[in-house]
Amino acid sequence: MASAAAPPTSLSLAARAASRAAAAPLRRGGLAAARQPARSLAFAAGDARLAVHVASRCRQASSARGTRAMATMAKKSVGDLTEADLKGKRVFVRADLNVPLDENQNITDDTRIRAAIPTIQYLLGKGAKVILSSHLGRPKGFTPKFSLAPLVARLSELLGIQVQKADDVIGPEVEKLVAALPNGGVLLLENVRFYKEEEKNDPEFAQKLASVADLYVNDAFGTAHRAHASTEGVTKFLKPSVAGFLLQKELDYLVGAVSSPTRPFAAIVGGSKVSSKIGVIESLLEKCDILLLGGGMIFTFYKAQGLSVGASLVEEDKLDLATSLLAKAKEKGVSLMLPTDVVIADKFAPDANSQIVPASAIPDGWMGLDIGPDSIAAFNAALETTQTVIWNGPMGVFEYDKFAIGTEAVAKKLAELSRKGVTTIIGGGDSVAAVEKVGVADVMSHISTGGGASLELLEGKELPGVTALDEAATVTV
Ligand SMILES: Nc1ncnc2c1ncn2[C@@H]1O[C@H](COP(=O)(O)OP(=O)(O)O)[C@@H](O)[C@H]1O
Ligand SMILES: O=C(OP(=O)(O)O)[C@H](O)COP(=O)(O)O
Repeated sequence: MASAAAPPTSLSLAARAASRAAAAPLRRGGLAAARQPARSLAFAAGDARLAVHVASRCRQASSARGTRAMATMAKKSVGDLTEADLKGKRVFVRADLNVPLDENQNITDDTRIRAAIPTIQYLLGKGAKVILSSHLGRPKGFTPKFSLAPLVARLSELLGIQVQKADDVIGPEVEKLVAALPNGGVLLLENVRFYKEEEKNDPEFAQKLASVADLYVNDAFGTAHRAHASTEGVTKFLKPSVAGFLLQKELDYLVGAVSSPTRPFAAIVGGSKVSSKIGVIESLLEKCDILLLGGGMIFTFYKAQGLSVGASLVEEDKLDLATSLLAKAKEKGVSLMLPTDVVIADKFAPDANSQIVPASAIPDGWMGLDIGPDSIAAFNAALETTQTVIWNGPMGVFEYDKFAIGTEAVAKKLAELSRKGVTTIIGGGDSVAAVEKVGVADVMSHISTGGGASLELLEGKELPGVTALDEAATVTV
């Protein structure tokens, strides 16, 4: 296993010039989306893990109002709001109900709907009127294909009440429906992105959205990295503006557990390209003890070390960056491990011929599509020593069964560690799909509902949808 702290033997191998055509990277929305495994994350209306989290949040709110167990949770929470604050109040709830639909408008993965339920249920239980808002896809204007109508039945089923649906987002029809909404009722607004003003964060539009409500709850973690009218602009017009339970849980794990981890803390970063993970790797190098790298990005590291990578995916313009990341890991005393063996293929296809070779012996014309068995064993041994693990990005082209072994091995190892009490965090995107594929999603400590948002958080960026919310300690309702 290569380690920045203890350089690998492969480093001493003679450099061989290799400038081969890179394997075409698979993009999310490409093969991954086409094969989209049904996501069924650990959240459910009656999900024990989230229920416990919500209950503990409510206890914290009532017993230590304004003081957070986790320093990162400096935002006021929906759990801080009591029945006196909520009864009869109109609450604008921004959720991320951006779920995949098939060609017949059937929901193929209801994870995000289920994840939004605890906050809505809490508000309904306190006698509030919930005005529920979300986007779906990236529509250009009013487009029936992107209507939120297909979500009404599932929402109603999970909440155990008939959810009302508006055909608009703002305007007289919405005002009328809100006026008729009983305490404990839910009105689902139409896709907020039907108005271009949403993504422009237009203040007038935000004010119109806010005009039908008394207070605001943001539970849309997957959209919290967007400064849009319904995630950021609306907070200027509604007080209090507080975080929902899902948003809190995401922050607790992706910021709290990562910033103050129980050590040893390992980060596993994979995925297609180093360029899309630079920020994450740099940020995690500041915090972790062990960094395991896999996926397409490893070939850029190999090449930077003078190894021949055949036809593997390489970013020629990131060779210096790879070298500097290795140096930074060494400087920080982080044990950076690169796979020592890889599964190579003669073409980028599910039925390609394959073989296992040392990372230093990739023949011309062959491309690395997965990590090998020695690497899996070494990664497992390193992970065995940890108390906190965060994972972002697959170890190989896991969409093809033949090259899914490394990714599945990581998923299985993290499941085993979770059962032993290790905190395991899956940071969104394709790693979530991999965990789902292996069927171990429900044992992980946390699986993020936001791909882009979780990446930005792990990079250390602020999310506008979170920043805009009221501070916990300073605001009184
Ligand atoms: N060795 C490899 N060569 C080419 N593509 C790879 C390789 N390993 C993984 N990938 C691809 O990387 C993609 C995921 O990359 P990325 O989008 O960066 O991860 P994530 O979605 O987890 O953030 C997957 O589609 C996977 O097939
Ligand atoms: O699906 C989403 O993001 P993700 O694909 O990064 O997890 C969110 O709903 C945000 O959608 P957007 O990227 O169109 O703003």
